[in-house]
Amino acid sequence: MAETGNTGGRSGLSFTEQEALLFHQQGRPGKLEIVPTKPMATQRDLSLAYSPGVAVPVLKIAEDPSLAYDYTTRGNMVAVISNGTAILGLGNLGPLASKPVMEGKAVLFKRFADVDSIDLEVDTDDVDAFVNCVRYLGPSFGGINLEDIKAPDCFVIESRLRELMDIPVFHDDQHGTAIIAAAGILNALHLTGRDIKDARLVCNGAGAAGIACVELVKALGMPHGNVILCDTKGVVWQGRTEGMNQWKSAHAAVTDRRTLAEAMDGADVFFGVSAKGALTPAMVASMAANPIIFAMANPDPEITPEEVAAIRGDAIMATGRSDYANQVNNVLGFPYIFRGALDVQATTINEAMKVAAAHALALLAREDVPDEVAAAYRGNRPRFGRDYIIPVPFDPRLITTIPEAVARAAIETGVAKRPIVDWEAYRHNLSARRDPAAGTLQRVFSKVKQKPRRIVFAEGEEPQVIRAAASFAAQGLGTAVLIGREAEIEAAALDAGIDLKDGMVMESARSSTRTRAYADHLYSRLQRKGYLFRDCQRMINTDRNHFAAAMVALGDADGMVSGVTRNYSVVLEDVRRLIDPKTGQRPIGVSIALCRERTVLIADTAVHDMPTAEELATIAIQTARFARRLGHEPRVAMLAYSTFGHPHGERSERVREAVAILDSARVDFEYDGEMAADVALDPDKMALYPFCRLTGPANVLVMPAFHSASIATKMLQELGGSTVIGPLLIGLDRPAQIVPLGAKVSDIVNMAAFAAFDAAG
Ligand SMILES: NC(=O)C1=CN([C@@H]2O[C@H](COP(=O)(O)OP(=O)(O)OC[C@H]3O[C@@H](n4cnc5c(N)ncnc54)[C@H](OP(=O)(O)O)[C@@H]3O)[C@@H](O)[C@H]2O)C=CC1
Ligand SMILES: CC(=O)C(=O)O
Ligand SMILES: [Mg+2]
Repeated sequence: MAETGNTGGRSGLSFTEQEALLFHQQGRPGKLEIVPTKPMATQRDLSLAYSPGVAVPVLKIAEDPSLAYDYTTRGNMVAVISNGTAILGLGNLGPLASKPVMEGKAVLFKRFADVDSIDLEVDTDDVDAFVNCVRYLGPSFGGINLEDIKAPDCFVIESRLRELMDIPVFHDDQHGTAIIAAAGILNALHLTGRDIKDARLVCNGAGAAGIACVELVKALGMPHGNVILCDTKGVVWQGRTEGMNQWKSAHAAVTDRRTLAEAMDGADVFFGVSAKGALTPAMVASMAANPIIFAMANPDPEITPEEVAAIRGDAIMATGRSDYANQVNNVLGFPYIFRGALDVQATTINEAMKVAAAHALALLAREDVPDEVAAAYRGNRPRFGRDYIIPVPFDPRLITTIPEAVARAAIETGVAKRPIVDWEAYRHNLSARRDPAAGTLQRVFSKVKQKPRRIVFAEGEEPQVIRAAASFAAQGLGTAVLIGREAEIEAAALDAGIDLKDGMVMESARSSTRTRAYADHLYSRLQRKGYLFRDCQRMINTDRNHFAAAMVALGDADGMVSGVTRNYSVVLEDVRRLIDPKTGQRPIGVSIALCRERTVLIADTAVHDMPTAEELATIAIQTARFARRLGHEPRVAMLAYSTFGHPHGERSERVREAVAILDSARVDFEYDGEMAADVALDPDKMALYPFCRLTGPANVLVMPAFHSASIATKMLQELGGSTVIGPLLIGLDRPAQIVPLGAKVSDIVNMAAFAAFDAAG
C-alpha cells in the first residue's frame, strides 16, 4: 500500500504511507493531549485544585452524586473503548493497533461537538472480562462509546453494559453506522421516487454494522421480506446452520437465493459493511434501475465509485470515505448523538433518539448549504441530489441540528435526567461550542431579531451577496435590499439555486423613484467640493455604493453592507460622501477577536493610519462604548512597544499623551497605558506594575497605529487560532459595514447584522 487513498474519479485526496505515519508521529506523537481548564499557576491555585480545596467537592459529591456533573468533567466526558477485534474493515489486529482509530474518534468528538473524550484499549477478547473492565468505569464518564468490537461479541457486550450502567452505552459501529446509512437511504429513496415499503435491499456484512443497519431500515418501514442479509458464507437464509448466530437468524430470509450474486439480481439497494472488493461490477449490472449502492467498508469500499460509474450511469453511489461524494460514515453521528444525550443527562440512547438523528440528518441534506460546505467540496457548492444525499462532516449546521433532535427525543421518551427548558438558549450554547464567534454574535443577532431592519446589500448581483441576503432574511434579521439589475440578480440567484424569498427586495437606480432625490442630496453635499450636479447624478446612477449610502442617508434603509468587490478604503470613501460621522465621533474600525478563553476588541483596525494622541483617546472612548453595547465591561489598554516608560522612546509619546487626555476627560471606564500587549493580557505580568489601574486583563486593545493593528489582528487569526470579526466600522451617523474583498457568505451576514445592530442604537 505505497499509495493510499483512491486517486481516480472524484477522488481529490491522495497520500503516501509515509505521510500518514508522519502525520501521527510529528510533534507530540499521537493525536490528543489533556489540557487543564483551571489555572494551575500559583500556590493558591494548587490549594484549590488539589489538597486541601479538592476535599470540598469530594464531600459534596459523596452526599449527592448528581453534583459530579457540576464539579467534575463527568458530564462532558465520553470513553471510546475497544479491544481491537474488528478495526475498521482490517480485522482483529488487537487493542494496541486499534489505538490510532480510537484516538481519532476521541479527537472527532472534540472537534465536532466539544465532547471531551479519551480512548481506552482493553487487552482481552473475552466477553466477560471486557464487560467487567468497562462496567466499573461508570463514575468516570458521561457516556461509553464502544468501537470496533467484532460481532457477535459486540451485541452481548453492549446489551450487558446497557443493563449494568446508568449512562449511555452506544456501539458506534452498530448504531452510528445504521443512523447515517438510514439518513442516506431515506434521501436516496426520495430522489429515486421509491417508497421504503417497496424497495429491495441486500446488505453484505452481517456483523456489528450490518445487523444494526438492517434493524434500523426495518424500523423505518422496510418490510422484513424485502431484505436479504449476506456474509462470508453467502445469503443468510432461514434454515442455514453454518456460521450462524441468533442475530443473523433474526434476519434470515425465506429465499432460495444462496449467493451474493443471486441476491443482488434486481435489488434496489446495496449496503456494504463487509470488506474491500466484495461487490463485483457484474452484480451491480444486475441491479434494478437507479440502483442505490452504499459501499461503506473502510478504508476501502466493497466497490469503487469509478467501477460503478463505468457500468451504471443511473446509480446513486456512496462510500465511507471522505475523498468521494456522499460519505456515509458514522463520524456524522456519534459526536452529535452523544452531545444531545450528554446535554440532557440521558440514561441511555434509545431507538427514538436514533430515529430522530437519522431524520434530522436526512432533512439537513435537503437544505441550501453554507460556505464551509462549499469549501469542503472544493468550491463546488453541493445541492441536494445524487451526488449530495447526506451532509458532509464539516457542515457547521450539524452541531445545532442533530443534538437538538436527539435531546428532544430523549426528553419525549422519558430518559432525560436534566431536560432542557430554554431551547433557544440551548441552540445558542450548541453553536458556541462549535464556533466561539457564535456566542458573541448571538447577542447581536438576538437583539436585531427583536426589531428587524431594512439593510441594503450594495453588491446585489454577486452570488455570495445574494446568498447572504437570503440567509439574513431567512434568519428573521430583517429585509434585505439587493442593489442591482433585476434580471441580473434573478439570473444569478437561479444559477446559484437560491430562492428570492420573502424578505428580499431588489432596487436599482433605473427602477427607483428616489434616484433624483439621492442625486440632489449628494449634490448638496459635494457642490462646494468641485462636483457638478451631473457628476453626482452619475455617481448615484452608476455606482451602487453611492446609491446604497444615499438610501441609508435619506432613511430609505437602516444600514448597508458592501466591500465584496472593492477595496475597503474605496468603499469607505464612497460611503463618507453621503454619511457623516456621529457628532463628536470619528469613523474607526474595531475587530473582535474571539479567542478560546476570552473576547478582545482591537482598534483602530481600519481607518487611522497613525492616530494622534487626541485620536487615540477618541478611539479608546468609542471602542469602550462599543464593548459595553456588546456586553463586555471595558478594560482598555493603550498599547505600545513599551510599558510605563520603558524602554524609553519617542514613538510611545503619543500613547502616553492619549492616556493623559483620557485622565482629563474623566471617562467612565478603566484604561491605562502605555503598555505592551503581554502586560495588557497576562495578569502575572500586569502584577509587576502594582500601580496599573486595570483590575484585570484588558479586553479592549487600542493600537498605536494601523500597521500594528492590522499585523497583530491578522497574526492572531492565522497563528493564534482566533476567530476575528471585522473590522466593524463604528462612529458613523448611519450604519454602514464594509466586508473584506471576496468575503464569505457568513462574513457578509455577520456584517449586515452588525449594521442592523448599529441601527438599533
Ligand atoms: N462507513 C462507516 O461508517 C462504517 C463502516 N464500517 C465498515 O463495515 C465493515 C464491517 O464492520 P463491522 O460490522 O464492525 O465488523 P464485524 O467484524 O462485526 O462484521 C463483519 C461482517 O462482514 C462479513 N464479511 C467480511 N468479509 C466479507 C466478505 N468478503 N463478503 C461478505 N461478508 C463479509 C463478516 O461475515 P461473517 O459473519 O461470515 O464473518 C461479518 O458478518 C468494515 O469494513 C468497517 O470498516 C463499520 C462501521 C462504520
Ligand atoms: C468508521 C468506522 O467506525 C469503521 O469503519 O469501523
Ligand atoms: Mg468503527
